[in-house]
Amino acid sequence: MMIDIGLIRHSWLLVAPVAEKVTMHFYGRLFSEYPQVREMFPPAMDVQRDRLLKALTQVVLSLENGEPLDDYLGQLARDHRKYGVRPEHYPALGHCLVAAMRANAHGAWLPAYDEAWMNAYRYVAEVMIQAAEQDAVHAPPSWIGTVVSHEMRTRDIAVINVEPDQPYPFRAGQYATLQTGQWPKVWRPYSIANAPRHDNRLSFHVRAVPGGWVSTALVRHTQPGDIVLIGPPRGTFSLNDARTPHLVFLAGGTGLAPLKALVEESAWSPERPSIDLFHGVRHSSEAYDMHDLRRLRAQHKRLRIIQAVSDEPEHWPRHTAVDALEYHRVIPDGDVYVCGSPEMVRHTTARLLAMGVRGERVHSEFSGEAPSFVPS
Ligand SMILES: NC(=O)C1=CN([C@@H]2O[C@H](COP(=O)(O)OP(=O)(O)OC[C@H]3O[C@@H](n4cnc5c(N)ncnc54)[C@H](O)[C@@H]3O)[C@@H](O)[C@H]2O)C=CC1
Repeated sequence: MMIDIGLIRHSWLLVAPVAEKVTMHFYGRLFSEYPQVREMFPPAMDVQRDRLLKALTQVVLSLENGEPLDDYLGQLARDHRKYGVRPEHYPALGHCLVAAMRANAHGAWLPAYDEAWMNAYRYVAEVMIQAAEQDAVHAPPSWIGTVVSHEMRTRDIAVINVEPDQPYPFRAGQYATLQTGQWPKVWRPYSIANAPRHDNRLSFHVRAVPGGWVSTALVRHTQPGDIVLIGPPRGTFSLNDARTPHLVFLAGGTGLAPLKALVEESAWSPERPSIDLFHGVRHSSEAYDMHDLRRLRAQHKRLRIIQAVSDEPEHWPRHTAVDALEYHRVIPDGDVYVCGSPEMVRHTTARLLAMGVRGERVHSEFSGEAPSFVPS
């Protein structure tokens, strides 16, 4: 397969500034020319549009940077099985995508770009179709999950345990998309808050946000016995294979979820590294998982858990997770894993780098492909 990366890059620069328009145009064209695919998508398309944009950006960046594109496409393909995407849909998508870019390039689109994109797209489609077919041999498009427990830990945060109907193989640190009965076809990503377990159960930490469809349904209108659909595991946030003997985890709010899974995995690993987990919350009442974390601590003597409270005037010292790291004079001399809001991750990473931690030692879920975890 010949992909002219130079032409892809040039043409992408033309449309990247108007990428949102491109996606609007893409879906408009897709639904008018191929109305039969409309029913695969949710009624409100805003999150979906954002997702296409991220996927597309990731593909272009991977082509440019020579990153492992096939792994990413494989995950994307497995995830798209839950929407009912079939091989015959791919040509329609490719045709509409190129047409949408051409229409938004203000007359600067060259015929050669069409060919470069169709070549690249054919490759993408081939890899995705093959990955979906292979996956279909041993995995369902989505899993039926029964809610086995639902605990309100604060006014807005629930910890929900779900049992999938079939084995659900995943790696600690990955996320799953969930769909509730209240909002058909609306999928939202949630990090799995545990390492793989013998009982196959998955734990999710969900904060209900005002106006958030799925988060509100999960937190306020879900109870044991309810069914949720679970998409396949995704994401590459996992422990570095070359483990260091000391690991630091810095969590902000419900960003604790994937870090807890990684802490569990490393605490049970034969190397038994020493672990410092800092959980930053705005108010002490939001330290929603302290009880479970203490239980984990009781089993692993080399695990230290420190809670940091940032926004409570009467709390002393008032600080974020990374402030607490400095305050307790913990030297981040191994791998450091950070998870929270994008601002928290940016700020924390900058502070770690300023402390002299090498960039390759700081791990977070930020890459072009990471979905938005902002609750919705
Ligand atoms: N896999 C992932 O990437 C996941 C990401 N998240 C994200 O984590 C966030 C959790 O939100 P909430 O529970 O509402 O927590 P939150 O926004 O209330 O913040 C919790 C902690 O982060 C600190 N913080 C907030 N902004 C900061 C900044 N700019 N610099 C430094 N520290 C900052 C706060 O001081 C507090 O200690 C959400 O944005 C969610 O999308 C949650 C789960 C998984």
